[in-house]
Amino acid sequence: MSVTLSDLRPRENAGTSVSEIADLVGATCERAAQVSGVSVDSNDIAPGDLFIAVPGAATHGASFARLAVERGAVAVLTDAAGARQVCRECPDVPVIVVDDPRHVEGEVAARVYGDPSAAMPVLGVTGTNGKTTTAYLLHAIIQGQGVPALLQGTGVQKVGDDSVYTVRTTAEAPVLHRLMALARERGLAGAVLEISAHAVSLERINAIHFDAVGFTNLQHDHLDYYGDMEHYYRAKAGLFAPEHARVGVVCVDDEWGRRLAGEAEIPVVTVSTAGEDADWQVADARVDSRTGGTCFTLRGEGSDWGLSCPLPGDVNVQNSAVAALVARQAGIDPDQIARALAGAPQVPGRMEAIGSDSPDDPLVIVDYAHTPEALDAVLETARGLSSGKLHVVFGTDGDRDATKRPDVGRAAARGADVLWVTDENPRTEPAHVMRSQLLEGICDERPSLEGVTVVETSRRDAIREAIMAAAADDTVIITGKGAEAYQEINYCFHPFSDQAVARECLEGRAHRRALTARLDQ
Ligand SMILES: CC(=O)N[C@H]1[C@@H](OP(=O)(O)OP(=O)(O)OC[C@H]2O[C@@H](n3ccc(=O)[nH]c3=O)[C@H](O)[C@@H]2O)O[C@H](CO)[C@@H](O)[C@@H]1O[C@H](C)C(=O)N[C@@H](C)C(=O)N[C@H](CCC(=O)O)C(=O)O
Ligand SMILES: Nc1ncnc2c1ncn2[C@@H]1O[C@H](COP(=O)(O)OP(=O)(O)OP(=O)(O)O)[C@@H](O)[C@H]1O
Repeated sequence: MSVTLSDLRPRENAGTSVSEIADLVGATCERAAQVSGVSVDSNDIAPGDLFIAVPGAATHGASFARLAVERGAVAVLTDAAGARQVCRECPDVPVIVVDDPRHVEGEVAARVYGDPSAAMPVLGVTGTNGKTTTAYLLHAIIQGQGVPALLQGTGVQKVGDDSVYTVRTTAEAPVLHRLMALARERGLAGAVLEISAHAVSLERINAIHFDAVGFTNLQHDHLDYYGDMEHYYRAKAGLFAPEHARVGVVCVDDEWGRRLAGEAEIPVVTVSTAGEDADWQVADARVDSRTGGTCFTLRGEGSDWGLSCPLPGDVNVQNSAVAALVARQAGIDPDQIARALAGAPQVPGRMEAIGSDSPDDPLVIVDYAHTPEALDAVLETARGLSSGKLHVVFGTDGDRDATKRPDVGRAAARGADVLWVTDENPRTEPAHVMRSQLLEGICDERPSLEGVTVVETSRRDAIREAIMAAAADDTVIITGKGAEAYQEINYCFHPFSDQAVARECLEGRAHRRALTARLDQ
């Protein structure tokens, strides 16, 4: 039976009373009720929950209070405007009124679920790129003694054997506290959370006690939301504060990491993979000929720590180094860390090779690079993987930072020989406009547009054309969607998987070979 996010809640939760919650947030409430869960989404309410009605960018959550009550919500927490609507539509329901409901979400959820993050090791990671990969590595490490752990990140909420697909990188605070309560009930080893800048700005991580948090890098993204790099930086830096975390690890390879190391409000250790002044230096990084992954030494505290990780490329040296040090800062045994990193699993949709047994097929890789810097790095790694041409199939997301698009085009034109320009998640934007913004950057690097094909029909067609056209010694890298299970067009989520389409296309090549062989007989 498939599990949904709403199913992932503790079975037994004594919860707390409405009056206790009102006290906690400095409000009063005349009516009585016992609350056993919390949600900000009417679609996610279970009987006994408190519904927190938040004034959002699109709508006020209070518009959904009646639906929430029909699903079993026993009380509502909202602001004054929301309360007027709730009292009109649900006159019998206890209502707690505060100035800023989003601000108290975390604190209330922590109280209702019995402060689960205090009861287990909790590790977090932030940065523009590398969060998901580093979170998977930390998850492997924290599970190193054989006990499963909670992993929450882009595309996944994994609680032991249960796992559900999610769209957001970091869920709302009530979901995070609830998942940790479930993890505690199931006796899991701890939790690893991926933390987006939005999660800090929108207070999704409030009242979570992180034992250690890591920072990978800050690169061009999300400027639609933050306006400039300074505000984006400050959002990320907000995680390195005593109300969130005990200690931190900061990679100082870029200027933002170096600044964070000086400005963090918690004790941090620094690491560099690029020879910057740091507490820990990555030395002797090289390809592990046994696995195709990487080996390196972390040099610090007067000793050398030999590590390896099956994931290829320089970016994964950065991710592995941050993961190893976050775990070490949290008190995990260095030998356990080294063992777990060496056996870390493939991260879905991140430099994931799509297997083919035939020497006549190109190497096909699915990756999630969707920023200029990530594309630069990933194409450089892919370049070394085969002797032929490097093809890249890529697009850019709609309704997200448009300023990065020409740079994405430039990075693709710089790093690859053959470019197949297509769509990612157009959302509500016209796809042809986004393709022309990519082309603007491509033209800067390659005015002749040699080797550039714009595929207007569909992403599936672009992947098929690239894989069918590639020679056996070529590499085809499909970037931008990674392990996403859908393509979002005009508010509709169409099932779509780059990995599945790539497999189908490799089968298509096998059929073509079989047919040609038969015709040649
Ligand atoms: C800017 C932002 O993050 N907005 C998020 C925020 O929206 P909002 O507060 O404006 O909410 P709204 O849509 O106006 O709705 C108001 C309230 O009504 C509730 N509601 C709404 C509909 C309904 O049927 N029932 C219901 O109860 C909503 O849960 C919400 O509490 O709260 C919503 C509910 O949780 C989120 O879906 C929404 O994410 C939007 C869709 C989004 O695109 N977020 C992106 C930018 C984001 O968060 N990205 C980061 C970074 C990703 C990365 O690193 O690449 C992430 O962590 O995913
Ligand atoms: N440390 C890194 N530095 C730069 N690029 C990276 C790094 N790690 C991974 N990448 C590239 O970025 C892509 C996304 O990686 P990952 O999913 O780990 O990052 P993320 O921070 O979770 O991204 P998002 O916030 O968009 O979910 C990868 O597919 C790879 O191409």
